[in-house]
Amino acid sequence: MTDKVSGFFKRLFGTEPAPAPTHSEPETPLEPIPPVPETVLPASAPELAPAPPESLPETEPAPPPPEPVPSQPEPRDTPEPPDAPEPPHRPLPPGPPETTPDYIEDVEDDLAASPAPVAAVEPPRQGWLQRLASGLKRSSDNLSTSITSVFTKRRLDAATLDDLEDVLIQADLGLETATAITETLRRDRFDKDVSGDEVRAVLAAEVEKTLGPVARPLVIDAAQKPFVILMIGVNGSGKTTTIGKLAQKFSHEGRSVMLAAGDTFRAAAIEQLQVWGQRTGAPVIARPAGADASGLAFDAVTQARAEGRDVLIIDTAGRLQNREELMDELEKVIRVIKKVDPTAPHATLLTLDATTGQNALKQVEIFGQRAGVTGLVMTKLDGTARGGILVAIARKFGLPVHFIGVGEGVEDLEPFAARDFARAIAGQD
Ligand SMILES: Nc1nc2c(ncn2[C@@H]2O[C@H](COP(=O)(O)OP(=O)(O)OP(=O)(O)O)[C@@H](O)[C@H]2O)c(=O)[nH]1
Repeated sequence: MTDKVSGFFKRLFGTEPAPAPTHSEPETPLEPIPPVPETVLPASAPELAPAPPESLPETEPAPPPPEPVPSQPEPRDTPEPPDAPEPPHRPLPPGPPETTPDYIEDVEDDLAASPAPVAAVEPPRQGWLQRLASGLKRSSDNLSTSITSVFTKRRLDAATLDDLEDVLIQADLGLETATAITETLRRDRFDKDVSGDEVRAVLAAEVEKTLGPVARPLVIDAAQKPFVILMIGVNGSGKTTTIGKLAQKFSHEGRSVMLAAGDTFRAAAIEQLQVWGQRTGAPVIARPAGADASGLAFDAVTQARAEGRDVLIIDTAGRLQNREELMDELEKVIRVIKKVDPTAPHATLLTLDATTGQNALKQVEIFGQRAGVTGLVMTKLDGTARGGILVAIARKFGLPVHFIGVGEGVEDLEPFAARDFARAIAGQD
């Protein structure tokens, strides 16, 4: 597999992978409010040229921000919208003429002259498997090296099994999975010769068994128009990027998608979503930074419904799960969405940054309690040796894992497949 994936490995790891999120970075002061359109950016009128394949939005230079930032601006204490939509918003500063016919024509000319946007490229299935293997290489190498170092003697004895259990726990797989693997080996191979490959096969089988039940696709109920997806998670966990990738997928499936820039705390997050909207042809509902997130969500659902959109994906500001007031604000967003459609949000997806390791367990617990998480997306499996945490999460919570991300590119997110993941993390070809 090494030869097969080396090109992708280089592509994925050509730059330093994101360090583990151990820091808290203060929210940088907001830049002056950019001219954010209050309503919809026409799909045909991108403000910016399409980004090159696999590049990040220029506006988000990817400082690995993995660890949540506790010191973001406090949520504004705006009253919950009544049964009518949010009161009129303050007038926007004059925006760029992105909706004027001249501008559209200019952009269309530019687009015609430029290479096809990244969205047009559909990677072959094999490409994804290679990326998955490359992405999980740090996790699998870590496990493989540790397993090899434990199996210095060929015969399986109690001490070796204990050491193996420690290795598996340190790889974030969780106590139960570690115990299940060592028990299988004790039962089948005790006092017999055992190779590293055999151990890896047992590891892959156990991981697949654990992940199989949670590998469930995100089903878009066509009866819901729009099918509302709320993206939540701690700062920098990959919400906005995942929204862009999902918008791409849904658009390719022929669905009409609308995005809502509900991370109103950060001007850069709004711009980032707008860039994704332009890339994927999805209109973006946005307001200037500092606007009330729940009011924006209300308007977005109302507008998506009026336009008969198939899918509405709402971004939210990143928030630490232990910040009460921010979790209160998230609950408010959900309450307000329900005023327009009591059945919404139809999916509440928690993005988990794999590099956070054990802290991800706490995030699932608290976000689950406060926001009713319906499914998980694990991002940044390429930037960590701690991919095993997904196994521990699956075993503890049993929540559906819909997608995993192994890179920043639009094609680096795929539906979660237990067998592929298990084989990749166990280092099996
Ligand atoms: N390597 C890697 N990077 C990723 C992946 N998913 C997202 N990122 C990067 O992680 C960084 C943060 O992603 P965002 O989408 O901005 O995260 P967010 O949750 O919206 O962040 P906040 O708005 O601060 O809450 C960006 O630089 C992304 O490109 C992934 O699967 N792999």
